[in-house]
Amino acid sequence: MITLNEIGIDKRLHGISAEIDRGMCCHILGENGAGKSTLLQVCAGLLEPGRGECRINEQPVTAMPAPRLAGFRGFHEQNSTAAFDIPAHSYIQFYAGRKPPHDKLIAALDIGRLLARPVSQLSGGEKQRVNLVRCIAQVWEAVEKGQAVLCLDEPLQGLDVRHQQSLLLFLRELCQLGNTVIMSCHDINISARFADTTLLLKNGRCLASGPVHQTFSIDLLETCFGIKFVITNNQNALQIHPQWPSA
Ligand SMILES: Nc1ncnc2c1ncn2[C@@H]1O[C@H](COP(=O)(O)OP(=O)(O)OP(=O)(O)O)[C@@H](O)[C@H]1O
Repeated sequence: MITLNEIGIDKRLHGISAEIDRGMCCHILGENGAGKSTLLQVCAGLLEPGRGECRINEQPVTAMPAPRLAGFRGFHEQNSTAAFDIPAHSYIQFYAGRKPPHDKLIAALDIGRLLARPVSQLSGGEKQRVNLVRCIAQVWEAVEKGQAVLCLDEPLQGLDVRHQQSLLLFLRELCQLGNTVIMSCHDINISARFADTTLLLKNGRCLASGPVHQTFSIDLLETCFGIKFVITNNQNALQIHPQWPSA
């Protein structure tokens, strides 16, 4: 379980508290600058909060020795760029150790035909998929035991709809094994379908947290994003329609 207890960082986060159970997929939503990336860095143990504490399985994440953390916590950074111009397979192995990434991981992110190509020559979505493999491969042993925590900052960014689907279904599979996923997301309808639990952030504060049926109300979404929404419920699947101002 991940426990966030009154997390505060200067002007960026204010008193964020939440609990994310093992095996959950938690989506963090909010407008640009709301604090999603900052909170993910705190969860990953990469940023020490000025106030409060993040614990993973009761242990303060910033007190964990780096090698231990690196063995079970994966962090996917938004817009990460490769520091070296090497083939994708070498790039992944540089971070993930000697073993090549598992076939299942290669298939889920569909990077088989990218492995021999220099990372500098990959398209934006291809780079994103290689970086996701790099992140998950690093903690693969923990993933197979259902003990990994994956902190993913906008993992869907740049992915076409087919690759979005395969990633989301793969992450669901990983959660069913017991792994925990915390990810930021800008697509409310994807979160409505794939999030077990959500955190709505506004100006660094937690507006609401919990399962979608609690947090995706018109009032909360309108406060969170500052526009109007209509929500329909089709056979228990929420569909959220942002409303456009009339011309
Ligand atoms: N290193 C930093 N030092 C100080 N302020 C920062 C730093 N990084 C980000 N910020 C500020 O903190 C706030 C939260 O940024 P953050 O990147 O967490 O937002 P976000 O919700 O992930 O936004 P987006 O949807 O645009 O990715 C923003 O106002 C940002 O300008």
